[in-house]
Amino acid sequence: MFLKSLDIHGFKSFADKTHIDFAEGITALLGPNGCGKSNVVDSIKWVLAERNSKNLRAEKMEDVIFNGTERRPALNTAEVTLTIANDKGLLPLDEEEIAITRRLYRSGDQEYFINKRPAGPTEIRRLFMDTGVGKAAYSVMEQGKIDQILSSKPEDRRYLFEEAAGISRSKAEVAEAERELERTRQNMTQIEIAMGEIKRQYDTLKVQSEKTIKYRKFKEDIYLYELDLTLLRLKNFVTDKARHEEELKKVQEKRDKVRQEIEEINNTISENMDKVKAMQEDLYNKQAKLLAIGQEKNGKLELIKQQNQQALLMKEKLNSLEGRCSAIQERIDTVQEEIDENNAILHEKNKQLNDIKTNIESFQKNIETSSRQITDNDRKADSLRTQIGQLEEERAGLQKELAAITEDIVSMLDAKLKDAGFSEGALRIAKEELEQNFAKLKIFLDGRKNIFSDYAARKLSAEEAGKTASEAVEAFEEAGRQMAEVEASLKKYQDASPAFITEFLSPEGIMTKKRGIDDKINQNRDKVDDINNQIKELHSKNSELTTKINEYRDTLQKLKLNEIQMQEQITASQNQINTLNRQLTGEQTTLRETQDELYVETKRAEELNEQINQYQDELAEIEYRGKQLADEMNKLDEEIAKANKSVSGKSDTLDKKREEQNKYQEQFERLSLSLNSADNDIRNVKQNFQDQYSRDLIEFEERMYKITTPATELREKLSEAKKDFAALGSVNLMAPEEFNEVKERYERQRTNYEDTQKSLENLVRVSEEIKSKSAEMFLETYNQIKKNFHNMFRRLFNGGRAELKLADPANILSSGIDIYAQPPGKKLENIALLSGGEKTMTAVALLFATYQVRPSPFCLLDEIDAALDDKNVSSFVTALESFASVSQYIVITHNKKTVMGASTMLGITMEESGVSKIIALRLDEDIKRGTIVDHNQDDFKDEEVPDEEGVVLPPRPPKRV
Ligand SMILES: Nc1ncnc2c1ncn2[C@@H]1O[C@H](COP(=O)(O)OP(=O)(O)OP(=O)(O)O)[C@@H](O)[C@H]1O
Repeated sequence: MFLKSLDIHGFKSFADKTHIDFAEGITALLGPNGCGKSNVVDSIKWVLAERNSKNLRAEKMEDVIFNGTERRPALNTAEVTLTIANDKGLLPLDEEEIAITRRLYRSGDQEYFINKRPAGPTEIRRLFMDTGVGKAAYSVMEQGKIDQILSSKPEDRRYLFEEAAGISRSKAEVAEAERELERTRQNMTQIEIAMGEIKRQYDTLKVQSEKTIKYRKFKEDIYLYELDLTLLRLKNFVTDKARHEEELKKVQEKRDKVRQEIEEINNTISENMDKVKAMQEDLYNKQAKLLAIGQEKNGKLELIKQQNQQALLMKEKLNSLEGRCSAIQERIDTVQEEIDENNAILHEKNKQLNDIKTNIESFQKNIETSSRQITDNDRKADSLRTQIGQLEEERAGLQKELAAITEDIVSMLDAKLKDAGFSEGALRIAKEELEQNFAKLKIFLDGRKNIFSDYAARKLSAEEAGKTASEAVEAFEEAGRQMAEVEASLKKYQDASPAFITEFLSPEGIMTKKRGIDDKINQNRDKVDDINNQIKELHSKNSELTTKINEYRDTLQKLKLNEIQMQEQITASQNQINTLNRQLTGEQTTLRETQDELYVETKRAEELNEQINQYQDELAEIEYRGKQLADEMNKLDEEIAKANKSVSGKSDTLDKKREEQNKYQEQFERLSLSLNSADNDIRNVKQNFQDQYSRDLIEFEERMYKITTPATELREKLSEAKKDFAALGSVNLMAPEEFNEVKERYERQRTNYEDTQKSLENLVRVSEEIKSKSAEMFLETYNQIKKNFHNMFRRLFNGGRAELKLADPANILSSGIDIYAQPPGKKLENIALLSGGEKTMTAVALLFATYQVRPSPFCLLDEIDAALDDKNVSSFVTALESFASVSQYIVITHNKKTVMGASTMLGITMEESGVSKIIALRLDEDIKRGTIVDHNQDDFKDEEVPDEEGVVLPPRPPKRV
């Protein structure tokens, strides 16, 4: 037993709470018309999540709620609970008993429960899929719907076989997979578009990035070469300084030693030399000052030299910046020109597009005008044809009249000829005789004329003249006689000719009338010919117009094509302009930046020049002071010389020592200057580097001692790098970073694309696997049902044969299923030609053939036996009984034999009008058995039915690795 019980409250005519217990085997649901039997079936369908109200015989879903009677008000809720035994685990739920509830409120809200747990309709439908109970399955066969199995389209019958094959769920899965596939395909298309866009950015930025990386590399190289060159210079200065310090120390020692010696000599020479000494000291002081001034001057000079070098570099830089500015400006001008050119082209194309549109309009108007002309011409031709019709009618009248007149003429002629005794032979003889007499007279007259002409030409004697005269008299007498003969034969001829011809030909005669009609007919024909010519002319005009229209259409099509192409060209031009504008903006930004840089550098150059001027002023002032001091020293020298002269006993040694001291002093000063200069150089090199790179050269002290490349080589490399750097032109400084970002995005999208592709392939594969499996399952089930159907048909009809055939065996998963049936003693017929009862029995055979393969756990059969005669009802009940042990049957019937086949009866009444009530009855087995018609079918033997031929199964996808 599958269905245990049903609780209905407020559903259709079940206003009161109603509980129905179902029994095993066959239950007959009985009751008078309209008592609510089918409502029980509806309630079961409804609780199993039927969503189409029409399938419940209701306009809208709320109509299933009890809507009241004369005595009872309507209810606001309908609720049905179906309790199912699941001890065999038919339903995929780990519960022995499953109660499914559906509740609907008038507001339209509804609820579902599975064992009191809220659930959704889809969950409920899925629960029953492939059990024979699911949507569109064969567990509910309703009143008058049984033979719809046969009358529905071959494709619509598949549901029976699919449900029996247990592939309804797979079908839903394939449909879902295909929807998912479509979604995935759309998703892939979107990713492809996005990837295309990113790839474009990727390519552009890749090129820019490579350029910028080169830019950075060159910049770094330049910096390192300049750093190394600076370090080499610094290293030289530092070495020089150390050397100078060493030498200075030695010279100082030597000088101090000599000075000591001089002092000693001086002390010994004279103390009077104090004055000289004082002067000498003064001179030394001055010399020291002069030395300091010299050093100061050298320092300044070196500074000026450095600054000048820097100014030179600065100038180079300014020149290069100016060069870059004008190069960018040139590019801007070129781009601007291109934009202007493109704008002009765009303008021109827009103009052309407008021209094309105008042409299209004018051609469309031409087509309309020509079409209108064709319609007018057709209308004219129609009216002319009507005229022809009228003329033809008229002519037919005339021809009738003519035929009547011709008839009259013939009969009249006949009568007159008879009256006149006309004989064609007599007329011919009379005519010949008349002609002969005329000829004879003519010959006679010609002969006499010749004779008398001869007489007239001769001179006749009187005798001859008398003879001639009497001959003449004879001749006239003879001529008179012959004339009389002619007259007689003329009369004869006239008598033989019919006199009524004249009457026929007279203006009021019948022939004149006939001619009149002939003329009218001819005129009528001429008119028709004329009109036909007019029609022909209209036709030829129309075909000319049609040719023209076709030409116009061709031109129009070409114009439309041109329009599209032009539109595309305009879009391309617009895009080109946009690209150029973007390029222009980029270049303008670079120009602005370069100009800013130029401005800053110019400012720095000006400051440098100011500084150089200031240093030069300071140098002039130092030189002035030096000169004054030198003058003072000359004076002192002179005074000392004077004093020395006055000092006696000045020894040569002292002079020599002094010379020696002077030599060392000079060396000392020179070295001091060099040392000073080296210091300055070191300071300047460091300061310049600090100014240029904002970094301290001290940081690179270690590097300084590791440089092995000679300066000349470094300079060459530096100039190469600068050249390469300048050749790069403008760069997008952020390109590498932007490129990395886009690259990352591109990679992400690619991974996304690959993942989507994998899931697409997976879906295709899943769908193919399901299809292949489903096809195999379907074919197996179909072949079984095919065999069962034939034998069940024979069983029910006591012979005959029935056949199932796949309409399209090459497409087994969509093929329709044709049904052929041949009741015994009849021809194999299309099922449409079967009688109502035969149809029902054939459908029942198919239904039971299906149950044999996959019995539905329960079946509701609502009056499917209505069209069957007694004998067929017996066969039906026998078949039903043979399935009663496998499935549970609830049969609504008015047929006693069917009722007697049931083991349980449920009565439905309407004690209170409009409200259904259940009464349970149980039949006595013996009474029941006694009424059943004999089941004498034991000797029945199944026949073999070959499997369907020519079936093509979808290939199985290769096994997954
Ligand atoms: N929402 C509703 N509220 C109250 N009564 C309803 C509602 N819907 C249908 N009915 C009633 O149910 C009855 C029809 O019931 P049903 O079709 O089940 O009868 P039946 O026993 O199958 O009859 P038959 O033997 O003629 O096929 C009708 O009287 C109809 O008025």
